[in-house]
Amino acid sequence: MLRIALPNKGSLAGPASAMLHEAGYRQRTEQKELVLVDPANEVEFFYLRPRDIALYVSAGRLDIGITGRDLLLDSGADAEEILPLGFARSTFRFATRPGTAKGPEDFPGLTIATSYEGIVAKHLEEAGIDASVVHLDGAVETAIELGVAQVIADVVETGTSLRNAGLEVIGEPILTSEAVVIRRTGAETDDARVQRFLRRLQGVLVARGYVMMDYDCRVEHLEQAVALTPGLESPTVSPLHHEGWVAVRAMVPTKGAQQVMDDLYGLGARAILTTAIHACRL
Ligand SMILES: Nc1ncnc2c1ncn2[C@@H]1O[C@H](COP(=O)(O)OP(=O)(O)OP(=O)(O)O)[C@@H](O)[C@H]1O
Ligand SMILES: O=P(O)(O)OC[C@H]1O[C@H](OP(=O)(O)OP(=O)(O)O)[C@H](O)[C@@H]1O
Ligand SMILES: [Mg+2]
Repeated sequence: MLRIALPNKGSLAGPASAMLHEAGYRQRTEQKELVLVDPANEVEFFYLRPRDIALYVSAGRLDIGITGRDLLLDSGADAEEILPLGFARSTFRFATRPGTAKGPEDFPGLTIATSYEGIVAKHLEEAGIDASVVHLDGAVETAIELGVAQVIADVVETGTSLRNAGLEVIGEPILTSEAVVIRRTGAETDDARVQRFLRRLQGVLVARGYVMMDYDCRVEHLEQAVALTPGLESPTVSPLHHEGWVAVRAMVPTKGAQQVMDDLYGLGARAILTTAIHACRL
């Protein structure tokens, strides 16, 4: 059985479970379930704290796991990212009250509150900046108002939490994060069970990121139309009974698909349809 670590709580848990469900795996129906076996797919899922996942995987206790890139880096565990999953996207940034500091060069003598001490300490060391770091479990934005720190380093998605606390980001983003599949550094790359799992998730990513587009166009417009819809390899072109016309079928990125339809229409293409892709193996 392939043993897989999944986040049991927080921003990663729901989307990770939804993605696995979409990929055809059994998922828990009850938040309190900590282990779930999917015998049909020969997989065992362990629902763990997102912060602990890299540790279990690096120790070889579990084959692979889903966690955040920021949590993986913060842990310092001997594990590596093998597939980015496109959800729980965030940046990791410094923030302060306006006027406290322009950037990390102003940090010496200040205290930085964070839940990601590993990332912050490494970043400061690499930049040669001497500042104190205080660890907090969460709700880091409030640390400044309560006088525990003058700077915070935290996950920023929409920026709402910072705005609500009267803080603004300073300096460049320390890193950008998203959910990722990880394995022990240097683990065997040709494990067929892992490859199958990754192919399934890649299938979900493609199904989420692309639509299938069909349209009819005049033969003389085909090259221009195909330039708009090149597909992943090459579009399928079939003759129509109506002479001088062909039917074209190609995968198109979901983002921008409406614009492509407008452009095809402008070229004279007609009967332009998009349909959802539910699953895929490329
Ligand atoms: N608002 C957010 N938007 C996107 N990703 C986020 C957000 N908050 C946290 N994350 C991501 O979730 C992961 C952290 O998971 P974790 O469960 O520890 O924190 P959380 O989602 O903040 O939940 P908790 O309520 O337990 O603090 C990190 O990879 C982080 O980048
Ligand atoms: O930029 P935003 O869209 O506001 O999102 C970022 C916030 O979301 C997370 O907090 P969470 O709600 O998980 O609380 P926590 O600080 O206790 O982890 C993160 O720690 C930030 O505080
Ligand atoms: Mg949080």
